[in-house]
Order: sequence, then structure tokens, then C-alpha cells
Amino acid sequence: MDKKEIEARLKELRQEIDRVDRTILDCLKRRYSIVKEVGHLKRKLGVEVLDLNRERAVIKKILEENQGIFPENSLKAIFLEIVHTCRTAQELQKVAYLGPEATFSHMAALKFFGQAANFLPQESVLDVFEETESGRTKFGVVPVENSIEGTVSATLDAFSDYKLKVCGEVFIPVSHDLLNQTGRKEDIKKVISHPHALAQCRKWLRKNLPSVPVEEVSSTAFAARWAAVDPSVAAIASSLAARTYHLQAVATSIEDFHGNVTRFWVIGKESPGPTGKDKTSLFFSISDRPGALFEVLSSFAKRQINLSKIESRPAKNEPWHYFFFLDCDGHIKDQKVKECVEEISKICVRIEWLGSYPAGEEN
Ligand SMILES: C=C(O[C@@H]1C=C(C(=O)O)C=C[C@H]1O)C(=O)O
Repeated sequence: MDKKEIEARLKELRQEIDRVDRTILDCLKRRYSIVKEVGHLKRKLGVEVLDLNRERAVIKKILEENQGIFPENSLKAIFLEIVHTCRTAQELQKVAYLGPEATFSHMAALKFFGQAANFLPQESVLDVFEETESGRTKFGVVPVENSIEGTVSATLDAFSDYKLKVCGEVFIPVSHDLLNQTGRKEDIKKVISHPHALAQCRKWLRKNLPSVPVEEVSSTAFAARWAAVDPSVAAIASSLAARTYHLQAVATSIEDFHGNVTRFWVIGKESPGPTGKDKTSLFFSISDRPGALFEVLSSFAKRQINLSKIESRPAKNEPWHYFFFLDCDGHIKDQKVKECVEEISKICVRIEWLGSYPAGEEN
């Protein structure tokens, strides 16, 4: 091929790309209006408009049909965004999260719901529960545990006061940056952040800023917002917070342990149906006698139900009494989980089903 021929072929291919793009756009518009019609019909039937299981099935099918030809992670991201956006043709979901803007909870909410939702930042975990229970938002996103720091007790404790269910799970890798207005270490007179973030960067701070005082604030994003107006302060926060509040990085990835992940729960009024890869969360208390906890646990063991977490929390109304929070594989509608919960209900003084939901993906 000579230069002229190459240029002609290039032109031809670009025209072909333009035609393909137009087809993609036509398909997107068609999909959007079909989803809108589905929404009308579902409303007429009186069924829930959002159907997370159907969305999962749609994406799974696309990935299967692709047979690895189009880069898989990108295809998934594209279709997640398409589905999330089409959903807005039915109704814009209101989602409360632990704010302000750019917290890791915000990242988790974006990962679960996509860009096309109405995200409403809240000042505390309790506010997220409050907004969701009152129906002012349809869903809430709250942190539940961190792979290094452990449980977020405010979240677990809130379940005893609010009648909400877990309806989804999201994992977000946590990496912290040290941010201020200039990016210069010499300007830092105080380091502020959420207690978990400070704890996760303890060694780095001791080594690199030994004489600088630290102060706990309500969230990493709040810290970043503060640093944006106070030049003497540096915040430990995410790269999303750096972008949102126009801050410079003094140092990046300052966490003491890499591979740090936070698990979030999406809370709402109802848990979704089984998908085949679900988790169930329970909260229970038992009588103070030998073997009571063993009996509960053996009920799971004899049915080969895998436990992914068990944690005790003090029962607030009685000293030295405890509640247990337990996560196991499977859905409450799966026969063996159902039987197990029925059996342990006879042993427990109190038992609450917190929800069954599709297991989140850890990458
Ligand atoms: C179109 C539907 O409604 C919503 C949108 C979906 C989509 O865009 O594919 C899937 C499930 C629902 O959350 C449906 O229920 O099929």
C-alpha cells in the first residue's frame, strides 16, 4: 500500500467507525425507551422498579456472549453504566451515604449505583439509617468493616434500632494520601482524618511527621474539606478527595499495610431474592449457659454452611451481655440456610435476620 492508499483506507475506516457509533447511539436510545416502558408496566403491576438480580443477569449474559473478545473489565464497566443510566428512565434512585462528598462511602455508592443516581451525603452513619428508614431515600450506603481496623461498630449497633435490611455489599480498596494546599510537608502544623484512617497510617506518621499533632474528625472527606480552607492542616484522604477539593499530595499511599479493603453495606427496606451467590447476615443473642454459642455454630457446621464472619458486640441495656453478628454463605430462601435459621431461632433469646444479598466482588 502506498501513502495515498493508506490515507484513503484510514478515511474509509473512520467513516465506518462513525456509522458504528451512530448504531451504538441508536441502540442506547432504544434501550432507554424500552426500559422506560418496562418501568410503567412494573408500576402498574405494583412491583419494585429496581431489580438488582435482573441487572446482574443482564451483565452476566453480556460477558458470556462476549467470550472474552472485547476487554472484559471495560465491557463490564460500560454495561454497568448503561444499565444504571437506563434505570433513571424509570426513576432516579435516591441514595444516602456517609458524606461529605468524596468519602470512601461515596466511592462505594458510585460503584454500586453508577453515576446516575441522586446521591445525598449525610453527617453520620445514624443519619444514613434515619434517611433510609423514613423513606426520604430509597437506599443508604454505610461502611461495615475494614480489613485492618475491623468492624465499624456504629453500623452494626444501628441495626438494633432501625428496621432496615442489607440489600447489597460493596468492597472498596482503601489507599490514603496526605493532602494539603501546597503539597509541601513544611506547611503542615496538624494532621487530621477519620480515626480509622489515622490508625491505618500510624507508623508512617510516626516515622515521617513525629512531632506533628493529629486530630480525629468525622470523615476523611471532612478532613479534606477542612484542609482546603486551612493551609496549616493536612488531611489523610483518598485521591477522589484530592480531586474534589483541589488539594495537592504531600505523599501518596501512606497506609501501613497495603491491600487494605473496606466492606460497605447497601441498606434498604427489602433484601433482594436469591442469585446463587449470596450472603446472609444475622444478629442474635443467646442465654448465659455453657454450650449455647456452640449449639448455634454447630447448626451451621452440620449443614456445611460456611461462616465468613462472627463478631460480638455489647448489649447496651445489660452489662456483660452480648449480641452476635454473623455472616454466612447462602440466601435465607436456600433450603439449608432456612432450616438452620429455624433451628437456631429455638436456641437464641433474640434473633434478627439482617438480610440476604448478592456477595460483592472483592476486586
Ligand atoms: C428494565 C428493567 O428495569 C430495570 C433496569 C434494568 C436494565 O436496564 O436492564 C434491569 C433491571 C431493573 O433494575 C427490568 O426490570 O427488566
